[in-house]
Amino acid sequence: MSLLDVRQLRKRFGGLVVTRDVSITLGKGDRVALIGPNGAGKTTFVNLVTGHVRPDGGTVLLDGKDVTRASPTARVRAGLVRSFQVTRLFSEMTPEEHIALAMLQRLGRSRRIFADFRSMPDVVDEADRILSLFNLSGIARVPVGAIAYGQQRLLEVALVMALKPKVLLLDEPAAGVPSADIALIERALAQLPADLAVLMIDHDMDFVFRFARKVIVLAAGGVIFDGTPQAVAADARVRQAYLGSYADDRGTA
Ligand SMILES: Nc1ncnc2c1ncn2[C@@H]1O[C@H](COP(=O)(O)OP(=O)(O)OP(=O)(O)O)[C@@H](O)[C@H]1O
Repeated sequence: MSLLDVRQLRKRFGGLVVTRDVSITLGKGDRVALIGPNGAGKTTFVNLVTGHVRPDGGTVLLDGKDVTRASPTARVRAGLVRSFQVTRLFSEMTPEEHIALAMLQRLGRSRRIFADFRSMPDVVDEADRILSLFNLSGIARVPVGAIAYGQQRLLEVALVMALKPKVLLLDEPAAGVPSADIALIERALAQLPADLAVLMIDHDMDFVFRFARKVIVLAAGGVIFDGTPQAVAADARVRQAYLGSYADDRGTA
């Protein structure tokens, strides 16, 4: 059974159809990229799946359970977690505090005991483990406002991992990251748990093609391609909608 099974999702904003009967499935260990030109409806699709926007039609099944009407928080508790395109960190808090707070929320412990998290060995151990997985141990206690942007983006992914997702939706994890730091993000993504299902949106095609084993292309709200990274650059419809110059530049014409 699929971990995430999205069927015939539909959304319009006024007269504009932004999501056109989109169906996708994600299974354990999948690494899928969702790409498409600006305005294709990628972020809206993610918002529909996570419950931040209400669909006009269609269903979202998580681990076989219908969550189409569930709140975003209920979906997170059920294992459907996303990262955001724009950084949502608190500049005065440290990476360690961010991770601990996310864990306490997951564990349903009161936020009032947050100040004492260092006396909770389970929280400290897991925070250490997650921070070291993302190579952030050295700056665990430095306020976020004082760390590099690439490290902030890494922390965003680390943070969603503290929520123990089954399905992870990554919205442009490399956006705004200097090219020298992209490798850091890639290394962290390569270390995500093998059975986690991951759907990633990104604009950097080389980055996407190295990560994904399957690519879905959206254009004008509908799926126009669903297949391997090797096949996508050769697909005529995709080239027309989106990749043209990229594919030509790479000599795959
Ligand atoms: N809340 C909204 N109200 C009205 N129109 C919206 C709303 N959200 C998105 N849109 C429109 O829906 C279309 C799809 O937007 P969306 O952000 O989902 O595309 P995208 O593929 O993620 O684009 P980008 O790559 O630029 O982030 C756009 O034309 C956008 O202007």
